[in-house]
Amino acid sequence: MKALEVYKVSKYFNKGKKRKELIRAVDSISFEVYEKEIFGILGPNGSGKSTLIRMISTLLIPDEGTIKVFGYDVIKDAFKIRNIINRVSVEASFFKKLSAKENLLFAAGLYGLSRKRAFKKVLELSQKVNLPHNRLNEPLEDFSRGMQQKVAIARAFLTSPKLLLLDEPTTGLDPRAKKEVQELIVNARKEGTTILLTTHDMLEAEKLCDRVAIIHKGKIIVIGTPEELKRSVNPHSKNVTLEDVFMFYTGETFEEEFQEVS
Ligand SMILES: Nc1ncnc2c1ncn2[C@@H]1O[C@H](COP(=O)(O)OP(=O)(O)OP(=O)(O)O)[C@@H](O)[C@H]1O
Repeated sequence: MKALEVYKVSKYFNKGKKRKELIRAVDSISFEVYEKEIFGILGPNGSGKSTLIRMISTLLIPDEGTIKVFGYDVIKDAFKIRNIINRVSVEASFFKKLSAKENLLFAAGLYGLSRKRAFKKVLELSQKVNLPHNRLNEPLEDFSRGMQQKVAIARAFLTSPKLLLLDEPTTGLDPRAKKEVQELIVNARKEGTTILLTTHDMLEAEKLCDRVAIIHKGKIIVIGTPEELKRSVNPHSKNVTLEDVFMFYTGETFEEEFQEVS
């Protein structure tokens, strides 16, 4: 079954001093994600990854094209989609003065879980994401970024989402937290969740994703398994990296792109 169908989707923004300059943040993008796949959108800063995720999660309306999540249309069936997806992004909103436990219980309440079930689930999830039990009652503002990211991921699993949208889930994390978050992603898939993640980390894309779409200036340049993409650049070499793939298809280095807009 198709978890996600994105067909000729575009999103434009007005930019510049008088907002007269029109930029194509997402430019006629099409792709499909199958159930239980880990699908990566790999691209440098400003390539349109977050805009795409925000449209899929019904937070932004596409200017053109259609997006379906498990057959539901993002415009007509937005409420149904919100019940089966969850999005985790770096700007995850929390009550920073409240503890991780309080934040998770509050979210569980919003999702309609009973108090008893919420308590059970919060403890279960904190264990799953490796949040030390003795810190669950500390204010979230005292947590490191990695720990806050784990709380955000735990929160996403309060509802057993069918599709989990992860916008740069490991950006800015130290190597250990990064590895732990990556393990959570792999485990989530084992439990039946389909995952769409954005990243500008080539190694992460290669390690985690069944298939990857490389996005550049709002357009998808190429889609395939990491192996297929590397073979398409040079079928005879084992040393090709996704960085080489990016360079091959865009004529630019990922690093230059990255610096140019950051
Ligand atoms: N609300 C907005 N108003 C105007 N321009 C926007 C808006 N949101 C995004 N953009 C622009 O759209 C383009 C794509 O941005 P987007 O955040 O989707 O990229 P990204 O690939 O997620 O980048 P990053 O890795 O830095 O988060 C950028 O040029 C950005 O400046």
